[in-house]
Amino acid sequence: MSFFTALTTRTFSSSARMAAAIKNVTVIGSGLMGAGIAQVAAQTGHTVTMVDIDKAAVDKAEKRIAASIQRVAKKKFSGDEGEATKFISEAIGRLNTSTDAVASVGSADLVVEAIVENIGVKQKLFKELDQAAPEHTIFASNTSSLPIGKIAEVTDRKDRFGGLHFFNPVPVMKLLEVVRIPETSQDTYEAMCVWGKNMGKVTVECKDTPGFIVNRLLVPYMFESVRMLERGDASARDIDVAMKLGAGYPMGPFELMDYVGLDTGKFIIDGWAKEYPENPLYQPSELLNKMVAEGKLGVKSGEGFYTYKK
Ligand SMILES: CC(=O)CC(=O)SCCNC(=O)CCNC(=O)[C@H](O)C(C)(C)COP(=O)(O)OP(=O)(O)OC[C@H]1O[C@@H](n2cnc3c(N)ncnc32)[C@H](O)[C@@H]1OP(=O)(O)O
Ligand SMILES: NC(=O)C1=CN([C@@H]2O[C@H](COP(=O)(O)OP(=O)(O)OC[C@H]3O[C@@H](n4cnc5c(N)ncnc54)[C@H](O)[C@@H]3O)[C@@H](O)[C@H]2O)C=CC1
Repeated sequence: MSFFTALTTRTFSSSARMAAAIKNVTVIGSGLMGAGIAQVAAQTGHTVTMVDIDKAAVDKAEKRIAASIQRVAKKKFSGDEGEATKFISEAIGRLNTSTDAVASVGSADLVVEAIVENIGVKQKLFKELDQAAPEHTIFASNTSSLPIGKIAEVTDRKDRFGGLHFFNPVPVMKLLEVVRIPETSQDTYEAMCVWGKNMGKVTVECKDTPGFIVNRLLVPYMFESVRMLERGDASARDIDVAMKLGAGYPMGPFELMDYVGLDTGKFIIDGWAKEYPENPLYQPSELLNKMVAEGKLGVKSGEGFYTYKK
């Protein structure tokens, strides 16, 4: 065995061992993202506890998962109804729910947080979880825009902390950004990568920089579209048609903002505007602020730039 083979074999077996140890996953937040992450984890053989402070959000997530998993099973086992039904019932059987985060991490190997994009709320949660979770548990945040290092600083397990940034809709989007902070240990980083692959995702390594890779490019693009609309240069529909047919995007920027959630878009840009006031790409939009204040959050509220059936 060459030195290189020995090294990669050793590295792989060490990370594989750690990832194999990731059997129990607790997902905190059962909104758009948390529900998707919990679903895919259950589909790929993990025992999952999906938690939300809001019982109504848990109930809504269960309905969304039931509908989504049907679509996944139909595609995966086309023509074999028996296998599709077995796949669905086994996955649903691995999925538990709770409204108590602290009580849900006692046997977790991995905690993935997908709650509201607010640093104070995320820090408060992780501080409590740090006391309750076993020593070996890896903590990860699905934040779109907040520094992982700042979330992790309230815990005593920065070596077992990283970012696991999924994309919406989680059951469909293949990418997983794996974010490491300087303190993230090599074992933790590798375990997160192997777990991501076990979830069926393609992983990319990201530094803890604003928006990591995708959102650093996507968020300024979305806000530049809103500025174009605010200036009256073109309508939302025409900008969407242009970007789909002229640039090959599956959704135009306004469809995408409605899909992501205008509140999430606002949380991201407000945070960056505060942190980097000199950057013209990170300026909030009056139009978006007004829409969020009116409760127009996109698909999830039934209205955003477009209207949707509830
Ligand atoms: C803000 C952040 O931090 C980061 C982010 O997430 S940014 C947002 C990233 N996401 C994107 O950019 C999404 C862009 N949009 C798309 O890729 C596509 O429009 C889409 C996948 C959402 C929908 O695709 P579409 O072709 O318009 O619709 P549709 O035909 O309904 O779906 C395509 C396939 O995905 C499946 N699908 C779509 N949504 C699904 C869901 N929620 N669950 C399971 N399967 C789903 C469908 O079953 C369908 O499968 P087949 O092709 O086998 O029939
Ligand atoms: N919407 C998107 O397209 C993407 C969002 N993200 C990130 O994922 C996270 C979640 O976003 P969404 O799912 O879109 O939000 P969402 O608004 O759909 O869901 C958030 C959920 O968190 C719950 N929650 C809030 N505080 C909580 C707490 N202390 N404990 C337990 N649950 C709590 C809420 O009740 C809500 O159900 C955010 O950090 C966001 O930036 C990441 C990738 C894509």
